[in-house]
Amino acid sequence: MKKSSSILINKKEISAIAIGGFDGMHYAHQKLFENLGTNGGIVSIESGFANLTPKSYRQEYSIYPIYYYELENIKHLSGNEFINLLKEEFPNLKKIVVGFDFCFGKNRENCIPQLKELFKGEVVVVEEIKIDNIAVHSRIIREYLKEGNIKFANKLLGKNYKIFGDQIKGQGLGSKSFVPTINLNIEDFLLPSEGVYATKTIIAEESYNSVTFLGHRATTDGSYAVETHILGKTIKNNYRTVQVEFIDKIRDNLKFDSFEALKKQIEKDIEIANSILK
Ligand SMILES: Cc1cc2nc3c(=O)[nH]c(=O)nc-3n(C[C@H](O)[C@H](O)[C@H](O)COP(=O)(O)O)c2cc1C
Ligand SMILES: Nc1ncnc2c1ncn2[C@@H]1O[C@H](COP(=O)(O)OP(=O)(O)OP(=O)(O)O)[C@@H](O)[C@H]1O
Repeated sequence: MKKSSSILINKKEISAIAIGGFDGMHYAHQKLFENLGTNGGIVSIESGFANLTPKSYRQEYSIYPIYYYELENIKHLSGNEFINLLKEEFPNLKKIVVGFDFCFGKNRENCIPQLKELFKGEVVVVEEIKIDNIAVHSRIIREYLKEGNIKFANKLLGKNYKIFGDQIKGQGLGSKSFVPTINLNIEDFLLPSEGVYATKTIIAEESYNSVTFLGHRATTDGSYAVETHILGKTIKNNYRTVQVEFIDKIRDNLKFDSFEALKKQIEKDIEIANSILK
């Protein structure tokens, strides 16, 4: 199900790199990349906590090739050793692009002044980028997603938040008692707060308007589920990868006293999703 993770470009051709974690590939990250020019590359340092754009999905969000380094393997290096490693890896390196808060080397002891001192080429430092007075950072975006504020999370991302999952078998109740849904197994991605969302569901490169429930199915079996209902269409999907793009939250997860009451609410959710997505 995973996308290919790198564009094959010889590191010798790279003359400019942006360095960071780059979980999210958000608006501020994209602003960094704008400084890379024609032979740019992205050095992504993996700490193992990425859950907005896990490593194998990241390349989709940039035209520049991404080169991955495990933090575990480089965190013992001194500042000088880290810069030497970059020079070895990218022998034609002329420019490094980082954000205002970039630090590197053992215990993050080196920051912008040391970078400028140790690297003899051009150093571009991007000032802190904010939107509506909120600093754009992966950790901030995670908080907005966790509270279900999709609209603002998307604004900070500069795109719609998107997760990937494989279709799994559901309870078999949907088509009979409610509406048909595609049940998904989501790994690696942060899931927004429990509730119902207006979404776009992408199957085999085709995007469909949809309404997605995520949470504990308090009304039926109580288990956690991610389920998407395609609006106004019947889709034959045979356990393939499905992508869900979040557009807005409709409501929180609720426990209903009867299946009929839940069904009525789902009909309302569909109406609201249709009006959001029209
Ligand atoms: C738009 C939508 C809203 C839903 N809202 C709730 C809800 O508020 N509470 C709940 O317990 N289940 C909710 N569900 C989940 C249903 O309980 C679930 O679709 C049903 O159990 C069928 O599951 P199945 O596809 O595994 O057969 C919702 C489902 C959809 C599609
Ligand atoms: N808002 C921002 N403005 C300018 N530069 C930024 C901003 N956010 C990140 N950067 C820069 O982008 C690169 C990648 O940083 P990083 O992966 O730490 O992003 P982040 O969104 O700040 O993540 P986290 O929230 O986990 O700290 C670094 O060089 C960092 O300094």
